[in-house]
Amino acid sequence: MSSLEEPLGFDKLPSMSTIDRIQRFSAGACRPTVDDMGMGNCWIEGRGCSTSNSSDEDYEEYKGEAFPWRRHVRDASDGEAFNRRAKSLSKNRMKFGHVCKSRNLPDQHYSSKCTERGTRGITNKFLNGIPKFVKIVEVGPRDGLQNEKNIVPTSVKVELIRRLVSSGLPVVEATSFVSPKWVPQLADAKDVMKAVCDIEDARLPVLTPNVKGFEAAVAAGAKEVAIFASASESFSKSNINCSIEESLARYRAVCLAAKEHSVPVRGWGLAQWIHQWRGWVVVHMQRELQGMFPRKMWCIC
Ligand SMILES: CC(C)(COP(=O)([O-])OP(=O)([O-])OC[C@H]1O[C@@H](n2cnc3c(N)ncnc32)[C@H](O)[C@@H]1OP(=O)([O-])[O-])[C@@H](O)C(=O)NCCC(=O)NCCSC(=O)C[C@@](C)(O)CC(=O)[O-]
Repeated sequence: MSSLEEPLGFDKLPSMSTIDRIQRFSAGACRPTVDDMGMGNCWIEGRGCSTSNSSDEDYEEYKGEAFPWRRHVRDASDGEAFNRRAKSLSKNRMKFGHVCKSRNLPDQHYSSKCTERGTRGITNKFLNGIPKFVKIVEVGPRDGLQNEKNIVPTSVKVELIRRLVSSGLPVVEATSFVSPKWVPQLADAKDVMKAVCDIEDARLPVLTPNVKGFEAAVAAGAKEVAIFASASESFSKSNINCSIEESLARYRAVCLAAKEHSVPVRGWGLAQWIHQWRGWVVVHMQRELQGMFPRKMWCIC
């Protein structure tokens, strides 16, 4: 999400017809087809999903849903689609082999280990580590706009969310139900949510730091929420005005309320990378968050 130092107006956004013309931004183009399930997107997924401890669980969660691109993912494990994927993978193996052979020139010595068997082994090892599913959450309308110097008009936020969804993004974090005194840029959360809650083909989670925020979000039509706990006492205090333990107690209450309303919860673990040295805090927080919703995803950042 690029920074919007100037107030955002419709004239500054590309028109829908421009977006339509650029096919690679269209929903169909962005969503993976079965053919794309070969090495193409493996390069992205192959980095592993260690920051999200439950990509497979999340995949299970999504399998039952009706978004077209998810159906592609699910179908890829079935009959013909599986064969196509296998073919695509073997094509890529061949490409690997070709690269290795071309390097194996008499006067070049760095490819002695690059036998076909070795290449297959490396390829298999690489492919085995690939998660079945990676969830991408677009957070621009919330994370991007909460930092804007100027307050973006509600109608522009709504249009931004609609266009992000129509570009093919399946999950767009729409806004935050936080204190308007703390984040005045998102004081219109209720209006934004009311205007976008009818959008189909996408999930629109919102941040809820406490039960008050959760209740306001659900009343405005939110069908999914996110909580955000910090591994750093100072960051927790400056972000949500409470200690780590207090934040976990609040989130337990949010999760209980969410369970009652059958509302899915996603958890953010904040400042964990920079606080890895305080390993016990991170482990404690991760356990606590996991205990709140063991089959839901939570992310580390
Ligand atoms: C958490 C609070 C609310 C505690 O704020 P507080 O002041 O400690 O709360 P309080 O319970 O003492 O209440 C104070 C006032 O806030 C109101 N209030 C209380 N709760 C709510 C609510 N949910 N919605 C609306 N109003 C609320 C409450 O009604 C009261 O109003 P008053 O009586 O004074 O008129 C506050 O600290 C807050 O809103 N913080 C903002 C947190 C935030 O949005 N941070 C940014 C998101 S995290 C992030 O960006 C990182 C992330 C996720 O993007 C990952 C990354 O990129 O790294």
